[in-house]
Amino acid sequence: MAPNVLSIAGTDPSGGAGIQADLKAFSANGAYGMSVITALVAQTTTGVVRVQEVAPDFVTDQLVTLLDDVRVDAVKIGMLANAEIIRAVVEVLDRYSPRHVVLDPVMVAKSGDRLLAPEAVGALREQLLPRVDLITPNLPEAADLLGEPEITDVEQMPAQAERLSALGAKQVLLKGGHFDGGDSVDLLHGDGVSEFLGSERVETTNDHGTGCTLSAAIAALRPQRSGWPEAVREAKLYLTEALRASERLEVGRGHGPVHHFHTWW
Ligand SMILES: Nc1ncnc2c1ncn2[C@@H]1O[C@H](COP(=O)(O)OP(=O)(O)O)[C@@H](O)[C@H]1O
Ligand SMILES: Cc1ncc(COP(=O)(O)OP(=O)(O)O)c(N)n1
Repeated sequence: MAPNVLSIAGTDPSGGAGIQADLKAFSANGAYGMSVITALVAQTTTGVVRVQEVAPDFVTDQLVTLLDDVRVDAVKIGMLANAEIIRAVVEVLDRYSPRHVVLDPVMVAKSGDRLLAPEAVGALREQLLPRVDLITPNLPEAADLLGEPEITDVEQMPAQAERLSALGAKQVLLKGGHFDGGDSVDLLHGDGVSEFLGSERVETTNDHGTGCTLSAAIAALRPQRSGWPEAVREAKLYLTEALRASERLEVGRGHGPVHHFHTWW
């Protein structure tokens, strides 16, 4: 049976990030996708123009209505916008205890625009992070969560992932896409074990939504695989393939979307 996978996130009308990207990645990875929207974001490949946050009690209503009806096999959490929405999501996680929860701690878009209020970072760290199974911070997000400077070298990744574990994260996928260098190296850290996951760095300007696509693919794959390492390794392969396939796209004037083409014929 195909897993039912839920994305709790904001929107991207250009289809590269947020809910739209998550639903595509769910489908491409054999899952049935569902979504609860936390914020409407007027954004494209060139940046964010405006954010309309959804009322926290309406986020709760969307979640409760869905969870009362549908079996949810995995959850991916992305943009949460503010501390009140974080609290609403935490309450629902406590009430329904869904399996396989992945948190992409989205804070700032590639364009530099904020997607999480700065004062909400504490709520993300203290209330949400200990309740999820895997967090997938990029380098600036890891630094913000820990209140420390951004690391600059791959060799610093295991120690930083260990510090994130100490905050209560069961599994940490520290993403190294922001490093310079020939490879794009991430580190999976959990159960006392660290594993580097490297891939060729794809030369492309179609790299909008890499983080969303990766975390969504992991959530889709986890119920279909025996553990986090298997799901994460495969999702990383999928993302690299999607980055390569994106050369076929001509979407917008800025950072175009990551996309993998799937056709039924
Ligand atoms: N040009 C690239 N080629 C291959 N992989 C990439 C490239 N850019 C990013 N990645 C990978 O995409 C994922 C997300 O990257 P990162 O940029 O670190 O996070 P975010 O999109 O959240 O800022 C990571 O697995 C990273 O290694
Ligand atoms: C609604 C929404 N959520 C998340 C992001 C950030 O997505 P990410 O995958 O980190 O991609 P970039 O913004 O780094 O390209 C977003 N932009 N919008």
